[in-house]
Amino acid sequence: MLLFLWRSSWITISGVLLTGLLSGFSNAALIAFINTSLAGGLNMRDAPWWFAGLALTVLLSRFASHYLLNRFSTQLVSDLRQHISRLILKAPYPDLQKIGKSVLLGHLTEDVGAIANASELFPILCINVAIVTGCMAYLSWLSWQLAAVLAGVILFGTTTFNLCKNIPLRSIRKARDEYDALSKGFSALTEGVRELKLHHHRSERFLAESLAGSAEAYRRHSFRATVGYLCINQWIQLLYYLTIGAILYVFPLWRTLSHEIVSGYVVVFLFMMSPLTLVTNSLPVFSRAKVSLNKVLQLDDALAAQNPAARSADTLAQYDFGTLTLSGLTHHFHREKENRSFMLGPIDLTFHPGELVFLIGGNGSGKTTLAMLLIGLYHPEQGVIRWNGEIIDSRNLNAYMQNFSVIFSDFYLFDELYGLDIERHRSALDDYLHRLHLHHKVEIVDGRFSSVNLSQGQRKRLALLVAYLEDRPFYVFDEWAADQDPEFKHVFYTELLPALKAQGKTVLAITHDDKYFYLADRCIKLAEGRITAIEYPQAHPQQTADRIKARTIDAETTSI
Ligand SMILES: Nc1ncnc2c1ncn2[C@@H]1O[C@H](COP(=O)(O)OP(=O)(O)OP(=O)(O)O)[C@@H](O)[C@H]1O
Repeated sequence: MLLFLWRSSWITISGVLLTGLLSGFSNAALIAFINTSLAGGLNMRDAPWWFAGLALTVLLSRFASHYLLNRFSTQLVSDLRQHISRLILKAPYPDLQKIGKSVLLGHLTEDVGAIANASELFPILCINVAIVTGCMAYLSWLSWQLAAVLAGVILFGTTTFNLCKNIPLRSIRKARDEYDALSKGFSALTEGVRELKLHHHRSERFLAESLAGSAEAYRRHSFRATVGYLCINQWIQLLYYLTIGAILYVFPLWRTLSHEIVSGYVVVFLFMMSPLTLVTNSLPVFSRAKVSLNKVLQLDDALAAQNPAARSADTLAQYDFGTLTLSGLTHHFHREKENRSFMLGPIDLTFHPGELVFLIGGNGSGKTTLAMLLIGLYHPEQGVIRWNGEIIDSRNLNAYMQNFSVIFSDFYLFDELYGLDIERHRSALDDYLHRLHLHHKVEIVDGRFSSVNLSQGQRKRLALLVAYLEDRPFYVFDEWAADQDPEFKHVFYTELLPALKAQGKTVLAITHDDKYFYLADRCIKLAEGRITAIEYPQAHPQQTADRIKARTIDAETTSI
């Protein structure tokens, strides 16, 4: 942890250490000075000036140290949050799916929080370590024999601490692992709150078996860790008292000590009590931060190692869209629990500008998986994608993905129109709001929608508006019309999609609306991951619609 802080900004840390040490030593010097004054060993004419000078040095150096370290720690936490967010954005989507939303949120909240706590404590730790070191130096100067005893005690204390510290650290690690399960439970709770509210028995079982289980395990491990550190703390305090007792009552039996030395030791020891307690109390915070930091570094390694696209220059020849070819694409999912696999492909398809293509097929036939492969979010296991003849691989994947405007079936609608020049699009925006029948519901104010608290169908229309503004050559809609009323569904298929086509856009629409299949240039039918039929409805509109409908009904009857 300390190494990490050092590497993050060694210049600031050096400044902090210097001011911290100055603060600690001047503090120790002030105590030594007070002790000598009490013993009457000072010139009382100069003493007030020395006292004022030392006190001022303590205050100023402490302020400088706190100021520098707080600036550093807040910057560090902000950088870390941004770093993890960037890492998530750059990581391959399947890896993120594997890790899961709740675990990623755990990194952004629990881990960053633990590291933030430790870095906030770091200035206090520095100053107090410096105070303790300064006091030790003063004690050694008072009597080298006692200093030797003290060094022995410190060595013994450090050795026993090193032997014991792994016990609570193990509990902290277990608690952190348990936090991922707890976070998953929180996600289920917030996302499934409606379902839970409507089913008392289910919500009770969910709380008892899922949330309470992980919450209890988290509490148990955290408590064990706290008790472990409490014991270590008490052990250090015990050694401390034993040392004071030995100096007061045992050492004089062996060697006579002057009153000044004994009183100096006692005053300094009592003064050191609070800094030492602060240092030992900060141990659990630093251990938690260490565990969290390892988690973040593991995430870093896991995502960065498989992310060649993030490291490469990522460019694609800037020609107008000509062809998109999928050759022999395959992708498979393995369902461990069922010990079954789903295999998509091999898929061979070519798309051209201004084509309206419908992707049809039963549930689970692989339509979304094919769309995800096409837009580059999933990576094919075999086969190649060519954009204008150029093979897409990790070097140009990111640039390739910028050609698509997609509305997923479980889309997310940002309330801000990030990355779009609103003023340039102002008149188009008003026009689209009218065409999407949203002008009486939503306005665009300061680059954001005035409201996104709309019905699901209306939110999807807003997503369509954003897609229009993106003005990309290739549009993919995953069951966009599923939430629309019949009237607007009609508008979508008969007006909006043809309008995109007329602009030269290629549209791939995943749909179950067989009533509108006749409008497509091509209908690609998938079943169990394979293309089973390709129809060209525009050639014979009515016959094709009847044929596709009959086949769909056949397929549904067979599957029933
Ligand atoms: N992330 C995943 N992990 C494991 N299996 C998956 C995953 N996503 C999809 N599958 C499996 O892949 C198969 C195809 O899913 P896909 O979502 O592509 O079907 P679909 O045709 O779009 O279905 P629908 O019409 O219901 O949306 C399904 O059997 C599904 O169980």
